[in-house]
Amino acid sequence: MMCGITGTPGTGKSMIADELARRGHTVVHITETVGPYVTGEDEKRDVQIIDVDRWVAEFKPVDGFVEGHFAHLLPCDRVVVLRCRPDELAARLEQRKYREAKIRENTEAEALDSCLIETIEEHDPSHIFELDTTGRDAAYCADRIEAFVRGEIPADFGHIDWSSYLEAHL
Ligand SMILES: Nc1ncnc2c1ncn2[C@@H]1O[C@H](COP(=O)(O)OP(=O)(O)O)[C@@H](O)[C@H]1O
Repeated sequence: MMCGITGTPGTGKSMIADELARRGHTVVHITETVGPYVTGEDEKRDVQIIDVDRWVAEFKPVDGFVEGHFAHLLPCDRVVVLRCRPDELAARLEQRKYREAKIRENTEAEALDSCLIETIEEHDPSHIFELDTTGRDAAYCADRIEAFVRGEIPADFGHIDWSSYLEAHL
């Protein structure tokens, strides 16, 4: 079973994946696999340009978790979409010393449900689990993800609404 863990930067993907690895699961961090697929740099947005289609085509499936903000593009058996309330997300990204424009881009993407929408376009609804990490620690999140993958809690998404954040900030 391959489970993707996706979400806007700062939603806690790598922290939660590290907790799952500590619990003995196989975990692949996408950032460690994209090296050969980098085709350039978008200097304006301060991001690498990656040949995602070729990366997807050549990715060897794993029995475990794949963590990264385009994990949902892989043929995963399950996908967990991590969420975080935009004001807390901004605080997390500020701590990480992200530039103002990048914080804004990411908080807006989170408020617009971008990762969830992309996930819904690619996957069966019964395979998608949305998890709000706001105010939650990695152990709680890992417990929920393990329970979902074991089939103990059902697929669940579409109940998170950050639109008031957009109304207040745009
Ligand atoms: N549930 C959480 N509660 C508080 N801070 C968190 C939480 N998850 C992540 N963080 C903090 O937010 C930052 C980004 O976390 P990280 O796991 O690297 O996110 P991602 O991999 O999704 O970009 C880190 O500084 C981390 O300590």
